[in-house]
Amino acid sequence: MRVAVLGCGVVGTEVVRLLTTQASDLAARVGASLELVGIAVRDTSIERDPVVDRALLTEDAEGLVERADVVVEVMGGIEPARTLLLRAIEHGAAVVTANKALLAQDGPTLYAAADAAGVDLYFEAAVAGAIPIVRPVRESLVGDRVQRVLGIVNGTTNYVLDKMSTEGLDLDAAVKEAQALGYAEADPTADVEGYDAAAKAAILASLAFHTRVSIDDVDREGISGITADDVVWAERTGYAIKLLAIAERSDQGVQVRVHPALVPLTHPLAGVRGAYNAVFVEAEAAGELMFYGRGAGGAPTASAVLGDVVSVARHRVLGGKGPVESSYAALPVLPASAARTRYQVRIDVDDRPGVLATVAAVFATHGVSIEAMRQAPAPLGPDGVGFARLILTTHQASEEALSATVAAVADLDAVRRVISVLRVEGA
Ligand SMILES: NC(=O)C1=CN([C@@H]2O[C@H](COP(=O)(O)OP(=O)(O)OC[C@H]3O[C@@H](n4cnc5c(N)ncnc54)[C@H](O)[C@@H]3O)[C@@H](O)[C@H]2O)C=CC1
Ligand SMILES: N[C@@H](CC=O)C(=O)O
Ligand code: NA
Repeated sequence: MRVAVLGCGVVGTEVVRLLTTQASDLAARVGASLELVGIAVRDTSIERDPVVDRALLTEDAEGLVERADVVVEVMGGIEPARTLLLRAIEHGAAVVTANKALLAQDGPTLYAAADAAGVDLYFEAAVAGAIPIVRPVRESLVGDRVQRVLGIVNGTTNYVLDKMSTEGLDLDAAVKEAQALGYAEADPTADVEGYDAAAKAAILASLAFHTRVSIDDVDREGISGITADDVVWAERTGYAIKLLAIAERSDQGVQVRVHPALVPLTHPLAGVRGAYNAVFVEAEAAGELMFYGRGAGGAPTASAVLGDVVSVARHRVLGGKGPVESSYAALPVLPASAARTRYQVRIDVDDRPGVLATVAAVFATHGVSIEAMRQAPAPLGPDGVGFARLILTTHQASEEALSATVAAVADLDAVRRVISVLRVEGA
């Protein structure tokens, strides 16, 4: 079985390592040997890990995909990855990719091409790294009705938030560490601004609900607005800040969103540290399932890639192929603004009688019910006058009602500033 690897960076190098060092075990599991016939790179002359046989390096990716039975794409980006995968499929190769950006933007083109050519298209590594989640959702739960998928699906941002919390690092310093550890995307903006999580959420929602959700359908907010102060105050009030991906199905359609949220410290998601990911899936018959493990990094991601390589290679040996895209449900995508969540609003107000009642009245006027209110002592303001910090947690409210409330609160004379507004999930 001829295997070609496109890209030899963080993940590609580890894929090559497993293909090389586990060759005999892999052959026994597949029922045929996996021969690495080439590794496409941009520059064959640069220094690489010794596990990479220089004789296999080529800058001719197009030529390489035409002489492989299994093409592994770990170069990332939209082009030339898309064209190369389509070319591989046209030539009858099975493809394995870790490229969530491409799948979330143009997955249906690839699925259709693979279906027409009768070849496998596998992508376990594209969502939550090493964690088996694509296959459980696509295959194990295909007999059930999935209602909700919720979790942490980006290792970089989870690592960054964890470092902000445990070591007081600022966001930029923590992102640099995540890059050095091989967790971040080539452009870490994709992680920090939630695009990577949105791509994964789109893929999971499509699989879970048998419909098509693209990255453009996902309501997305990243963590660039989260400050060290937010992290400290979250903990003081019993929460951790996590970047969550949430996909929900209702009678009206599907709704998919990615945003930072406060998660109670007692919730299992709050204990997900470093670059680990965790995904909860709620299905009608199965109930709640939790998937947990390393969501980023070269070796963990290579594990998922190799799992797919063995599967598609086995299909070639035994005949047949794996599942194709299932989008028959064709559900409408609803705006995430329709979601009702709890919120925590942190504001600084003048510390004088009646202010609390005035603020509470604004919430009441907008139909937003306050669940809990806490007042924390705050230092003197710049004008030397004392002020108080109010932390208000609401019952479930619509985004529209909450935004109107916050705008009206900010307009009150007694309100110095609205410091932060964060959703509360998992409580
Ligand atoms: N690093 C991680 O933890 C994870 C990465 N992924 C995905 O795996 C893929 C690869 O990620 P990394 O290895 O981290 O990135 P990387 O940037 O370390 O490696 C990509 C490699 O592909 C090469 N490349 C890019 N365009 C090329 C072209 N046209 N021809 C030949 N080589 C080309 C680059 O020079 C680079 O060496 C991406 O799609 C990423 O989203 C998925 C899960 C986890
Ligand atoms: N950049 C991604 C890598 C895995 O998908 C992340 O940090 O999760
Ligand atoms: Na995975």
